[in-house]
Amino acid sequence: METVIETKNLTKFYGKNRGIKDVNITVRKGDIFGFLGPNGAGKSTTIRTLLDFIRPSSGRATILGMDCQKDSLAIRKRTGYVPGDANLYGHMTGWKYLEYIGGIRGQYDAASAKKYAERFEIRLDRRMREYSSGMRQKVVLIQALMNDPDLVIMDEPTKGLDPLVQQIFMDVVREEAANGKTIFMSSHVLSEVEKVCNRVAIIKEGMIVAEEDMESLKHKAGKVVEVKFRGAKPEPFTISGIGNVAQLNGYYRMTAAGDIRNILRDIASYDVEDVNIHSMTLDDIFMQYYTPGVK
Ligand SMILES: Nc1ncnc2c1ncn2[C@@H]1O[C@H](COP(=O)(O)OP(=O)(O)OP(=O)(O)O)[C@@H](O)[C@H]1O
Repeated sequence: METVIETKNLTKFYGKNRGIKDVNITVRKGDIFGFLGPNGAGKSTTIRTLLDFIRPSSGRATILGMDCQKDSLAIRKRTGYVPGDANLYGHMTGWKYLEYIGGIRGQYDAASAKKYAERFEIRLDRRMREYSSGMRQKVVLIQALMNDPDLVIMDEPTKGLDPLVQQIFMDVVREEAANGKTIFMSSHVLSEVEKVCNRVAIIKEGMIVAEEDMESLKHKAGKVVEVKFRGAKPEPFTISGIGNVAQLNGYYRMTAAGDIRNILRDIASYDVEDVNIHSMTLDDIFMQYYTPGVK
């Protein structure tokens, strides 16, 4: 499968401050790649380095086979970008702005802009200073998607969007990927990443702690088990692959890994009143990576 983004030990220090350290990720054509991490983890730094807005301290990156520094202009022609902190020109109407941005890129496709404006249900004839923040974010999404880019890089794309528009956004993203486009999006909204992305990387304190297909990440992560005992919690209490035990509303909540039959057998050997078992959501996995002392 064709590689669209590849980073090799990409590192950025802001003076002495860590931005990102030895980031290695590979995004393939057609991926909807979720780049997850909490505030300050290094998501924007990675994205800004990829697009050559800032220079890495060491390491390198390629997009569509081109060098992110040497070939940044050629890359930007084929890449749509949703910045985390877009600065729109408030005196322009939405249409004028899209035309302006298209012109800078040397190709304004009015029909394409119109198609996405209809899709996101926004009228663009008013000046943008009168737009709500959600409307502004729609304009930012439209400018990134229009003109048929091969790759769309988005920094927190759903910021400010209401749930209905988020749903439209996710539908659009799926359609784009089905048409062969590659999507790279940063987020800390796990539920959206879980619904739409086929592959994820998790960044923690500037370093990648996981990069995997969504399915295999969930599979490997095991189950969440919630157990309510008839009496006090038996001591010792242990089940197959147990981790992260916490108490919540009378239930003991834990993670369990390994063969499900072993997990069930172990649970059944205790005097339990109730049991819930479900696969870890991305939320659970994320918390596991981020809980101090775990992993
Ligand atoms: N211009 C800068 N000067 C100094 N340090 C910076 C600068 N920009 C970012 N950093 C630092 O780099 C680290 C990564 O920041 P970055 O903005 O990439 O994180 P992020 O994952 O995008 O966070 P958020 O979700 O809050 O946007 C943080 O510790 C931040 O303080």
